[in-house]
Amino acid sequence: MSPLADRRFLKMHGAGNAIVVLDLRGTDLRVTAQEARAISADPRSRFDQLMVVHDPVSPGTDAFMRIYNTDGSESGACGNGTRCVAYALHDDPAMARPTEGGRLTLETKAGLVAVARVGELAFTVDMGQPRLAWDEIPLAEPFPDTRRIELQVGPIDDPVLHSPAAVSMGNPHAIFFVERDPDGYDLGRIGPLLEAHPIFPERANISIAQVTGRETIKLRVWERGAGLTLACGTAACATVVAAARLRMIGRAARVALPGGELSIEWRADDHVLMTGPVFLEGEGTFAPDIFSGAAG
Ligand SMILES: N[C@H](CCC[C@H](N)C(=O)O)C(=O)O
Repeated sequence: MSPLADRRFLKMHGAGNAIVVLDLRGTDLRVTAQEARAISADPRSRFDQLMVVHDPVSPGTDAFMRIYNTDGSESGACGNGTRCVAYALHDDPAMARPTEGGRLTLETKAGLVAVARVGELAFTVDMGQPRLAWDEIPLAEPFPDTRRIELQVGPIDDPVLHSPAAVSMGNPHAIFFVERDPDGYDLGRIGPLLEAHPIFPERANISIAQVTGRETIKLRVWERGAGLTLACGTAACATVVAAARLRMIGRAARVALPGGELSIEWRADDHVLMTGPVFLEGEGTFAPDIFSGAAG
């Protein structure tokens, strides 16, 4: 029997990105990939990402977060999920703890993120600095300029998509910039082909972006380990950084995703700030039988 049976969880979303928050502080439990898959397979706790809150590790931090995708794989970053965890640590009766001036410092395997509340249901996350070198994304080959890498979809003489930008926000992203509406591309077919392309040794999140104005971008995302989602915070951050590097915009933009809008700023100190909404759908406890096929 899984030790997660009967444990409480929060069902939330950030701009439509489906998030489950689980508090394992005060325990030495660690969610396995199989348990994560079992949780997402149950309609009551289905998620794009599972955000597991553990006791803090580094001094000066409030908690350590492990981030699981639908397929059970772990990620070093999740922008929308981080806002949901911040909401829980501020407002959930069972999870809330006093914070230093309302700010939270959260740690993941990719580093530290800082969260400030900017509204009852809105938070700004300092997602840290983008990683731009080929071996930080990572890519399998040494591309000196990751603003455009050699990758294309479709016939060599008439590709459907080509020359994406590559950026890591603590997780790998490839962003194809297009002139037409991103909805005109079959990302549900293209995404899985590229997610597992050998150029991405850790797979990648695949985005199609249309710069619609000096400060506006339309974005569609196929997420690594989760598929098509209504929003992806780190993809929005990666896309603004990539567009700024290509001089397509300044250093800030409002990013329109199917589930909502995220405001991104790549600050002069190289930190990327993401502001967006959170929504609490409800709570529940994991039914013991959902783990029957997953090793505890
Ligand atoms: N699928 C991503 C993690 C979640 C990112 C996204 N949901 C966000 O809000 O940043 C990955 O494996 O890198």
